[in-house]
Amino acid sequence: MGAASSTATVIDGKAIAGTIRAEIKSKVDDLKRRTGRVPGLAVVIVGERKDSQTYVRMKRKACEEVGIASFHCELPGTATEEEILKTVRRFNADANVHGILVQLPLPKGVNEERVLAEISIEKDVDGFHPENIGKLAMKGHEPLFVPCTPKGCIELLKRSGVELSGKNAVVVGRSNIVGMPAAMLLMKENCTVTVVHSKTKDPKRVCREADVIVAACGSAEMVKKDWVKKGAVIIDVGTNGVDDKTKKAGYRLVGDVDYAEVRKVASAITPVPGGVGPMTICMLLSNTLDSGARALEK
Ligand SMILES: Nc1nc(=O)c2c([nH]1)NC[C@@H]1CN(c3ccc(C(=O)N[C@@H](CCC(=O)O)C(=O)O)cc3)C=[N+]21
Repeated sequence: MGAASSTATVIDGKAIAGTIRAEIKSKVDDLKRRTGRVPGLAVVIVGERKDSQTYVRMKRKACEEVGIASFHCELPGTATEEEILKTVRRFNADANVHGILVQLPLPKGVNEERVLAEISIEKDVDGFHPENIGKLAMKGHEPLFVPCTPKGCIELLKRSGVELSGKNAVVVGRSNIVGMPAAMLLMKENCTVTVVHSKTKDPKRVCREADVIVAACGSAEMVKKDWVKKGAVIIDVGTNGVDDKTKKAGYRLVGDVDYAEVRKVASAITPVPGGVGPMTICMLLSNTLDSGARALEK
């Protein structure tokens, strides 16, 4: 048995998401009492990807739990870009819909950027519209919506009492959906931010300088114990399925961090599952509530 003091605090994303969900539910109830209406989220899913269907089911269930109305449009994998755009325009014009989420990835051949740019910026609860992304990157500007996964990472850090101002933060990964916006948000929290990516010369050396690491590279258990400074805080965004015959599903989820080893040196760490994942859905509800309140309280 190792000394108890050398094991990281586990940041319980599932529990924190539960607390935030209860806060959202009471705000939805309140909005309903005052306006007679509730926020609405439209989810567009194209094709039959199993993982996408699972995520969409979880999002619908979460909406139901907090009293947000959910609308659903399921298009076949053969749908054309024009059909997807039409669906987006229909939801843009629907006064009962305050948030629109187009589940990614879209089938090959569909121009994802064009579809995302079609979403009304007032309903862009994913925060993927180029205008919202642009504002996220500009000092002195605030986007209408911040992307859910990076927003969930910051919320986890804040609710765990992690001081961010002046800290060295390293983001591993530079995707549009997570890495890049996470870096922007950490900068807004006055962190000194470094982004590590596939062409970084010595990722281990860079990560070892970090007070906070956000791992979002999409590579199972890439961040090892010797990449982590003693006492660092670790946010693991990865959800990688790895074969495991002992599991009923035939696989288990692991993060982008070697959890079992890294927890021995970190001061705090998020698990996978039960860390960032539940927060992503929670932030989607939060963005939808904000959007609904903005529209209904006019
Ligand atoms: N337009 C769009 N917006 C998204 O936000 C979006 C997307 N497309 N495409 C796919 C990714 C992935 N994503 C996750 C959401 C919840 C969990 C989550 O709750 N995971 C659970 C485990 C779930 C399980 O057991 O499979 C957990 O980590 O505890 C994970 C991943 C949202 N995404």
